[in-house]
Amino acid sequence: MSALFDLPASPPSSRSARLLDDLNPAQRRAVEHAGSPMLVVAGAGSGKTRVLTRRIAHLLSERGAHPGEIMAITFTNKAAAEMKERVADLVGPRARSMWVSTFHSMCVRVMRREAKVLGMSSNFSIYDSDDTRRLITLVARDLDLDPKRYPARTLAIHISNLKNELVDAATAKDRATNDLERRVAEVYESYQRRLTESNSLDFDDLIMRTVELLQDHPDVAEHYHRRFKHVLVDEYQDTNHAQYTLVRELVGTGSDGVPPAELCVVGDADQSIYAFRGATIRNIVEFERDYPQATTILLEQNYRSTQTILTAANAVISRNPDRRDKRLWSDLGDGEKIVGYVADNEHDEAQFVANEIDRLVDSGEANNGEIAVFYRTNNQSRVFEEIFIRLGLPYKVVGGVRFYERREVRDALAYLRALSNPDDTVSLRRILNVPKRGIGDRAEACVSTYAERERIGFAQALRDAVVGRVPMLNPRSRNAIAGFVELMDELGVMVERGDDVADILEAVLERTAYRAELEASDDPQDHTRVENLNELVTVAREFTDLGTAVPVPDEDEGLPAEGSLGAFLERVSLVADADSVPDAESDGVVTLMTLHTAKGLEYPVVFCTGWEDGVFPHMRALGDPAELSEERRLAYVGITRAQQRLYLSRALVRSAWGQPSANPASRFLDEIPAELVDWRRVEPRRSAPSAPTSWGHSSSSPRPAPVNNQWKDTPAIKLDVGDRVTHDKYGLGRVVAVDGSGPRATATIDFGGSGTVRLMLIGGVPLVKL
Ligand SMILES: Nc1ncnc2c1ncn2[C@@H]1O[C@H](COP(=O)(O)OP(=O)(O)OP(=O)(O)O)[C@@H](O)[C@H]1O
Ligand SMILES: [Mg+2]
Repeated sequence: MSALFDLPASPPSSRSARLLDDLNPAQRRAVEHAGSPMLVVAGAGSGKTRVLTRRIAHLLSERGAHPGEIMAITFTNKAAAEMKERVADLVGPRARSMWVSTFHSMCVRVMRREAKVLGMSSNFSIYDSDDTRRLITLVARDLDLDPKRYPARTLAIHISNLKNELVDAATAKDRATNDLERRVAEVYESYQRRLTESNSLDFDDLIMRTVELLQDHPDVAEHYHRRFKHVLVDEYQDTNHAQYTLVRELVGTGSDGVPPAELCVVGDADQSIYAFRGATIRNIVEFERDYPQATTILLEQNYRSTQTILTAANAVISRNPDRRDKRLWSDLGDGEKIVGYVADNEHDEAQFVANEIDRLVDSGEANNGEIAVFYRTNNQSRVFEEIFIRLGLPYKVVGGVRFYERREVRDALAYLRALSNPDDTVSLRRILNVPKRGIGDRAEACVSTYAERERIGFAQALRDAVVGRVPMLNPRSRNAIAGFVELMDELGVMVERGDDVADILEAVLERTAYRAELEASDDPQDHTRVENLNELVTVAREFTDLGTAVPVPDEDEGLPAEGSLGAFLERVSLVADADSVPDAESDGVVTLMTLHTAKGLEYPVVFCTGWEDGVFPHMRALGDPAELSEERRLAYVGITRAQQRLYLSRALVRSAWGQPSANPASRFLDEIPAELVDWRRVEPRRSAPSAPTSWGHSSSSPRPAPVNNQWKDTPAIKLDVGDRVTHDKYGLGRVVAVDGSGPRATATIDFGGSGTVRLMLIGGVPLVKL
């Protein structure tokens, strides 16, 4: 097609030279290697991801591979999109038809095509952890399990672990040796049956069922073996057993007459941080045993970080037992020393970070988009947000309470899901009486009992209810159900017609009066809900516009059409925190995220905060060597994100569960050689806690008083509707109403997740106007 594919393979074309030029010899070998399975194992920032991208480009441009023959797996959807773009930059737009995705997206794709083989229909719903918990709650209730003894959450975790190990319900039952395991197996079995009846898959099923598909249907497996000649996996250290097996099944053994695909996996055992999701280092450590012909390539040069940063990272990770030592070096020079800071409390720590960002930006040493702030758990972001907002510092928090987890957004999506997949019981039951339409719990129970007894779906049972087949249902409920069925049928027409998702969504909000009800409410939180729903409509509108602009490649036959309702639901089901990481250039904001989310990324300036024993390493890990090793790997990931400047900070006192607690320094700090760190402020000596300090610059610029004390002497605060405030207990909020005056003045404030609270505006209220 393009001239590119006509280029002679030898002597090396200029394009080939370009693809290989800026690689070191080991990287080049990994890019050019052909045939046997290959493992590229190397420390952080050594170019593993770059090798993977280059290898794909090289396959396309030098080895005559067709984009359709390539499957690459990345850890996030965002990384997948970037990799595709990067390859397209290198070899042209044809690259866009490759399969580059996360394990989950890839499996959805396979399952949609092959649903019929498994007796499912291709419009299946994807259940996230919340849907899963709802369904498990229903199942456990049916089985008369005591929810205190067997909380749905616990059952869900156990079932998920079994699925990650590819253990099905029958096997779980056989293997069960104690009461809990027997109960779990019992719930698992019914849960699985209910999922099938609902034409739904949970997240773990996506992987497990794809493995089953390939193992039980050799013809299907052969199709994929013929199709994919190259399988590439990034972040291989974080694969779990199910994903590992999936890779093996995709690659094939050649027993069906199709040569196995060329496999290339890249990873770093020191960065394995998802053991709680079943990820196992074993997959990378024993690669050579799993694939006896394997070639292993080590990369030792780090291109990301200064030697100082790298030495610190190596010093920390070297404390982990049972690891293969690596020699990772950088020729970027020593660079700046690491900056350390001991804060009085978390507010002081955040203030230090903000001041330092200000200084870096003012002096032109960095811009906001080049700076990231990491912490161990999502709840630590709040203090940073408060101070950043007050200072007008542009930032974005990745993760936390997600848009798609909000109640109203989930309700609206449940309508769409029930319309797209009428068998989806969880969605259908969620919206049955939302907004209230007179179908109470009792009526719902009658319908569900009837459905169970007749072994029919909930949707069909609702129809039967309308014609009087469901016993014990009073006429009022029957009428209400008839109204609901009629409404869904009307909306269903739009879906059949292929109307735009945004129009269907608008119709849902309109005809159910969902939005009108919220608009009429005097609860200010309901107004925020309206805004969220409008935002969802915008998302849907953009999705449609984008979808219709992209032609559907013929290889994607059988998939939900781009821009369709099915495609939209798929997209929102698979979004993950890490997909919303801002882009340095286009967004230009400081990025706040957990250490887990930071994996694979890099920033010129990194603040690692909250390095306290009990915070990081996490409390849970303190007495558990395996967990402690995992936390240390997390520290290694955090440090190695930094390119030029690294800050490490901790607070002497931090509020946890509303109580201030004094935390000792993180043990990881002690593991970093002292000469690498310039401590701007250290722990004050007990004898003179309030004397001016002599450490670094903090003594010359008086530190701000902690937020806690700022309100002490304030007179009544004057607030107006729309003002943004921060409250010691409730966090950030927006004023939605102000009543009374003088000492009687009150404000009603929407604190988002903390709810809406009415507060007296007298002196002493721990409230600060931003
Ligand atoms: N040969 C090279 N020459 C110049 N820069 C390189 C080279 N190899 C990699 N880099 C750069 O080094 C940085 C780190 O590379 P990359 O992200 O691929 O490393 P990685 O091994 O995947 O890291 P991680 O373990 O954190 O995922 C990137 O900015 C990349 O562009
Ligand atoms: Mg990488």
